Amino acid sequence: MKEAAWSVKGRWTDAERKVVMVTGANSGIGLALCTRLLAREPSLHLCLACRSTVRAEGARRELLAAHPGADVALLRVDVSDVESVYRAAQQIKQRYTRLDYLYLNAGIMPNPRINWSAYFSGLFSRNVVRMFSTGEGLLTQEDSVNEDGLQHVFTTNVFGHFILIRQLEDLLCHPDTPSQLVWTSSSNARASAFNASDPQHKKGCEPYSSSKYAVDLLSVVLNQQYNEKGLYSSVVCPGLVMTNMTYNILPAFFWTLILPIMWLIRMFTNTYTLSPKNGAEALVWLFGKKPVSLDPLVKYKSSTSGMGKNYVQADKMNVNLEDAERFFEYLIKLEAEMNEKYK
Ligand SMILES: NC(=O)C1=CN([C@@H]2O[C@H](COP(=O)(O)OP(=O)(O)OC[C@H]3O[C@@H](n4cnc5c(N)ncnc54)[C@H](OP(=O)(O)O)[C@@H]3O)[C@@H](O)[C@H]2O)C=CC1
Ligand SMILES: CC(C)CCC[C@@H](C)[C@H]1CC[C@H]2C3=C(CC[C@]12C)[C@@]1(C)CCC(=O)[C@@H](C)[C@@H]1CC3
Repeated sequence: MKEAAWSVKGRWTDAERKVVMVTGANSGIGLALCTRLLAREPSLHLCLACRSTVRAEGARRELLAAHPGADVALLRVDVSDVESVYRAAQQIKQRYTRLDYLYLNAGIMPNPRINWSAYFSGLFSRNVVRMFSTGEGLLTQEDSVNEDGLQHVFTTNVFGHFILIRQLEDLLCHPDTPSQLVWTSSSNARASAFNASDPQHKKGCEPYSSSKYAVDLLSVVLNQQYNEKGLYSSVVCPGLVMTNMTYNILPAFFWTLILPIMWLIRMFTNTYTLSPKNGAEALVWLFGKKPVSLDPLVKYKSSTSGMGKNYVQADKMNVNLEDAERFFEYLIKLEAEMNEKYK
C-alpha cells in the first residue's frame, strides 16, 4: 500500500499483509465473504468496493463490530458505469502497489419473472432436480441500456469488472507472487442463453444466464492470457442463497413460508446453501489455495448437505472455447472504444 491515509486507524500496512478487494461487498454473499475472510485472516487489508457509500459504511461498521481490529477500507465504484470504473481504478492505483485477491462479486438480476408454466411442467419431468438446482428456463428478466448504450446486466455482471481488471493489470500481475481473480458466477450460466453474435444479450430475455456464461468464458480466456504474468482466474457458484437478489424474485415472506420445502430439496441437491455464510464457502475456500493447483475449466460450487455440512464441489464447465476467444476479442474492441471515450 502506498498512503498512510488508507491505513485505517492510523496503522501502516506492511508488505506481508494480503490486500483483498471485493466488489458488491455491502450485502449478501459479498458481505458474508468479508466476514469469513476476516475471521480466517484478521491481518488482511480488506477493501469494500461498493456503489453506495452509505451502504458500504454500514457494512464496514458491521465488520468492525465483529472484528474490532480489522483493517477495512472503502472504495466507491459503480460497475454498471464504465466511467466510474475508470475513476475507481485510478484511485486504487494511487492507494495500492498490489492486489492479492480481487473478488468480482457484484451482480444484478433486474425485474425477474418466473415462468410458471415451465415450472409446473418441469416438476413432472426427468429434469426436476436440475431445474431446482440451476433454475434453468424458469426465469426471465427485463434488461435496460446505460448511458454508454451498453446493456445493464452485461455491464454490471461482466464488462465493468473486465475494465477494472484491465486497468489494474500492473497491480495484479506479479509473476513471483501470483494474484487471484474470483468471479461469483452461477450454475444458472447456460451456453444456450449466450449468443456469440449478441454477447450483450440485447435480443434475448435471459440476460442473467447469458452474463454468467459470459463470465465463465472470460475466466477461461483470462487464464490463457494472464497465467504466465502471474494472474489466475476462477469461477464460483454460491448455490441458491437468500439475499436481496432472491428476495427480488419472490417476497421474503414466501421464501420463509417454503423454507421447510427448501430444506427438503437439500436432500436431493446440495446447491441450496440458503445462507450467505454457506454461499460464501467456495469463495473462502479459494482464498489461500495455490492458484496453480486450480483447474481453469472447473466451477467451484458452494454446497450444503442435507445435514447442513458445507463443502466445495468442483464441476467441470461445459464452455465453448471458440466462443470464449471470440468473446474476448469483442471485449477488447469494446474496451478500446471506452478507452477512447474516458481515458
Ligand atoms: N443469491 C443467489 O442465489 C446467487 C447469487 N449469485 C451471485 O452472487 C453475487 C452476489 O449476489 P447476492 O449476494 O446474492 O445479492 P445482493 O443483491 O445481496 O448483492 C449484490 C451486491 O452487488 C452490488 N451491486 C449491484 N450492482 C452494482 C453496481 N452497479 N456497482 C457496484 N455494486 C453493485 C450490490 O450493491 P447494492 O447494495 O448497492 O445494490 C450488492 O452489494 C452476484 O453476482 C450474483 O449474481 C450467484 C448465484 C446464486
Ligand atoms: C423452491 C420452491 C418450492 C419454488 C421456487 C421456484 C423458483 C423461484 C426457484 C427454483 C430454483 C431457483 C434458483 C434460482 C432462483 C429461484 C429459483 C428459480 C437461481 C436462478 C437464483 C440465482 C442463481 O444464480 C442460481 C444459482 C439460482 C438457481 C436456482
